[in-house]
Amino acid sequence: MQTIDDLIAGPGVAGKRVFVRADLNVPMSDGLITDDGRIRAVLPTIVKLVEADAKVIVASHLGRPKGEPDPKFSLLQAAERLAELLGKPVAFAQDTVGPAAHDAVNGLEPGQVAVIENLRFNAGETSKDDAERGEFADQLAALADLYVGDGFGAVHRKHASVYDLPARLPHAVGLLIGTEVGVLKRLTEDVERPYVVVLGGAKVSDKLAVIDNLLGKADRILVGGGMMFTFLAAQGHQVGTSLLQEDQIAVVKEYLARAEREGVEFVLPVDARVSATFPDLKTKAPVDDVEVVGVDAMPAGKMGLDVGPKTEELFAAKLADARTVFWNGPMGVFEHPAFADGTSAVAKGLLDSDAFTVVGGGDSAAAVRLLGFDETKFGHISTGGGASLEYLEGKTLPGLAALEK
Ligand SMILES: Nc1ncnc2c1ncn2[C@@H]1O[C@H](COP(=O)(O)OP(=O)(O)OP(=O)(O)O)[C@@H](O)[C@H]1O
Ligand SMILES: O=C(O)[C@H](O)COP(=O)(O)O
Repeated sequence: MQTIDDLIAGPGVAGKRVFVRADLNVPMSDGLITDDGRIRAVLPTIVKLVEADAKVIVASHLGRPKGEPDPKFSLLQAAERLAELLGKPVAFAQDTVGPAAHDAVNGLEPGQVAVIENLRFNAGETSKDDAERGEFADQLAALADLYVGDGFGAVHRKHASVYDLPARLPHAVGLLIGTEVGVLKRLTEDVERPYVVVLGGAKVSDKLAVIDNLLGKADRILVGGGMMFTFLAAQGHQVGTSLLQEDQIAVVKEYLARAEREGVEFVLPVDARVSATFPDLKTKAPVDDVEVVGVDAMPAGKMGLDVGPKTEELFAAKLADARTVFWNGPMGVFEHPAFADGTSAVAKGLLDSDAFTVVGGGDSAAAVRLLGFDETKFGHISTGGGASLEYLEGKTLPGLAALEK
């Protein structure tokens, strides 16, 4: 892959419009950024381009808007945070490829930075139709002379700005993707065993799919978070009103059977913290009906929002002898203190082991920091959850393939 240094030495970036596809999909609460890790992660690339006198256009998605503008998912806050971190003004365009974006880009002097509005405010960004995506990529290409791919968290998405745009402009890989791939590669090559994978989080259908491949690679798979309920349902348990991917129960049963045949250990929670309602993450108001129940006694009207204390002990024991751990997805709704213990227990388990530890995912990385853990104590904190999982599966990721061409 061509690097930024190659771009600087080759076509040169000074005075050129360089489109940086970042992943600024930061966790937000009440309109405020709760963790800016993903913005900090892409800073080295932006600073390098600024210092080389490029006109830098930063683009990203935020959340999952429905292909049209939705103020809830504006990148304005992220642009403001980027300006603070850079210590210099950042222009913000209120559209993505319209007149505001063109004005913002035309107004850039060498060494200046603009952020354009959420790429997913345009249906073409995520379209499954090649022509529709291509049309949007053409509009994006009109804004820039060169392309730098550095949104590691989104490289597994075949989206216009990730996959189609680099085919239209001279392109290079950014510093963040370079680092991420370097570390993750280590987990696909000479991995030290036992190799334990911990999975949780809320993007259940996305992440269930990766288990198929992980079964051939990991020695032990620990499952918590929103994902655990599909497993518990597959074992015949009632899961009340918990997050459940009903259409995947049969698939999960097959995973469990295959794991047994192939000697891969699945470790499922034995207890859970439940409540009748989802907690208020804005006010963090205390939840007065939290109960710890065995997984065979989940009450019908309650939802599981964290693993329970016995599971915390079990998971800690299963992490203790690991030599390599990859963890994606919080064990519970860690954003509320009543449901953060499971996630803290796994973070502590990783730190107490002698394993090489990789934590992947926007929310998982944020959880580690927000719960007060020192991120420098982990082997690597990846900005990509789904992206790192798919990389570890050995899949060709559209965003990396496009940069290789
Ligand atoms: N039992 C649960 N029920 C509902 N939501 C849950 C549960 N456990 C965890 N979550 C939620 O999962 C979310 C994070 O999941 P997600 O799959 O997005 O992980 P991630 O680390 O961000 O990975 P990615 O980078 O792929 O998005 C958190 O906001 C957390 O509140
Ligand atoms: O949070 C993530 O994993 C990335 O930003 C990708 O977001 P997506 O899952 O909405 O495509």
